[in-house]
Amino acid sequence: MQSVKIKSALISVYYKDRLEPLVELLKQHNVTIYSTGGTQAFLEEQGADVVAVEDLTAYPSIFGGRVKTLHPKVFGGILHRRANESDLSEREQYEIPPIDLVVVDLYPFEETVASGASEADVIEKIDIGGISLIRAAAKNFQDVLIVSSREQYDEVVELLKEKDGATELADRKRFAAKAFDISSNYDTHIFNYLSKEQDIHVFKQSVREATPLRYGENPHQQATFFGKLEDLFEQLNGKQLSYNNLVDVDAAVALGAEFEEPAVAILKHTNACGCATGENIKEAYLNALSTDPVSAFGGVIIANRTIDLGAAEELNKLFFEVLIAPDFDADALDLLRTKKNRILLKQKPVELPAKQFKTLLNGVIEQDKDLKTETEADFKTVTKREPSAEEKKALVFAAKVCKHTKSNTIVFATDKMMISSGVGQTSRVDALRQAIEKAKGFGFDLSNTVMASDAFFPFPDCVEIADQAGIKAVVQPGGSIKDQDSIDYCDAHNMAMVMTGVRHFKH
Ligand SMILES: NC(=O)c1ncn([C@@H]2O[C@H](COP(=O)(O)O)[C@@H](O)[C@H]2O)c1NC=O
Repeated sequence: MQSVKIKSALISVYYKDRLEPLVELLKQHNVTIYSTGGTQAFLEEQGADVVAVEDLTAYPSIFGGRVKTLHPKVFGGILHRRANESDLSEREQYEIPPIDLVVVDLYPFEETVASGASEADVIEKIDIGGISLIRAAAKNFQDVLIVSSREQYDEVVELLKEKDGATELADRKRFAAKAFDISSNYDTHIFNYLSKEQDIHVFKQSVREATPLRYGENPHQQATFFGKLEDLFEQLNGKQLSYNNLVDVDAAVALGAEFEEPAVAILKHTNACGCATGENIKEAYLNALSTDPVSAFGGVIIANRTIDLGAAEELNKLFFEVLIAPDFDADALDLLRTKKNRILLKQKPVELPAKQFKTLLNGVIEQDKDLKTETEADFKTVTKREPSAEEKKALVFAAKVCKHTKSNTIVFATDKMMISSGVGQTSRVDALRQAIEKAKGFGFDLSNTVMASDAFFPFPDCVEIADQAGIKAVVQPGGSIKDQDSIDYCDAHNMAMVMTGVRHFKH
């Protein structure tokens, strides 16, 4: 049947809000409304005539509502095929009234989990009858319209108004597809909840919020962001975040989270090209910028304190893509907003997932995020010379930036700022040479600078080259069979070296 005039509807909703216009319309079209207890009470308050589902089934709601609509009179009314003679005669035989429209709002499972409720409370929020109603009505979209979430009410009201209380097959099929989106998303959340800490290895994600991006990594690639960015950021200014912006923002948020004291990091293509702490954000920014003011052009910047006017005046001199901060003073915001494309994100204090995954080949790989950050307590001095107190602070700083830089990497830093880095090189020696060249290029004296390496030195060449460049202290994981060669070189040249035992590859 193409066009179906709605004569009867079953409404069973957890949250009762937003229903009024739909119910008003059904009333105008003299639609018979069946409903479950709480929904019935609400609809009657709205002045609707409602038939209780209990009266239809001649059965009460039992087990505290665990069973209320699960009955052949309800499911027969939804599922019988209107164009099938046998179904129609059975329907008559068992006195099953047809149901043309089903409106459900499921028990809020996800919300209940997020609230930290007990397992018993969470289990009670697994909707059984509602999800069954959704699946049944969606399956029979030839004859029935399924409204499976509150977000769809307005659209349905418009459709019914347009068609004078009738529905069209194409619309019913579209709503059926949406219904299975809702039901599969619901089940994914239940699965993810119940399978935690269980030995069941399947990869399931259901993210329903999709933002089409202008393009992907390059203009000829299409891209979509799946997720709810507004949970993490309030965008205060600027154009839509691009694919590359999102990738850099992700890296910036991870690096920014490493620092307690006022800190600023400037990133390009996910690597820091500047990172510094300071008495305040202005000082931290100016130090971060001084590392490599050339690369900072068009970068993504993160600060871990409110942007005040002093910081904004400096930031305003730079062309940057994105600035992330926990807050912005009003006068700072006014100034930064003078460039309309500049993206300003107010970061909300939200905990991010502890797992990460990406597609590769014909599958997905998932891993724990690298959440290990070395402190001085993790340092094991392997050389005769112990690093000085100031060197130790610098080694901690260098190790933090190193952990967030693409492998192979070498990072030079003081206790307050990154001096330079070699990033994403195929050999550690190349990374080191790049770091030395960059530092020299921007006029830095490496004699007060320490070095961090994301992985062990397979040969003593790195400490030798670093020594010749003026480096006096080194942090690295250790673990090479030739560690002793590097240690011997350091001992012979008054260098201090600490090992952490933790490698920080980043691909
Ligand atoms: N058990 C059942 O047969 C059943 N049928 C519908 N529901 C749900 O009950 C809720 C509405 O209940 P009430 O109208 O009583 O407030 C809806 O969220 C609906 O999805 C049920 N509850 C859970 O499974």
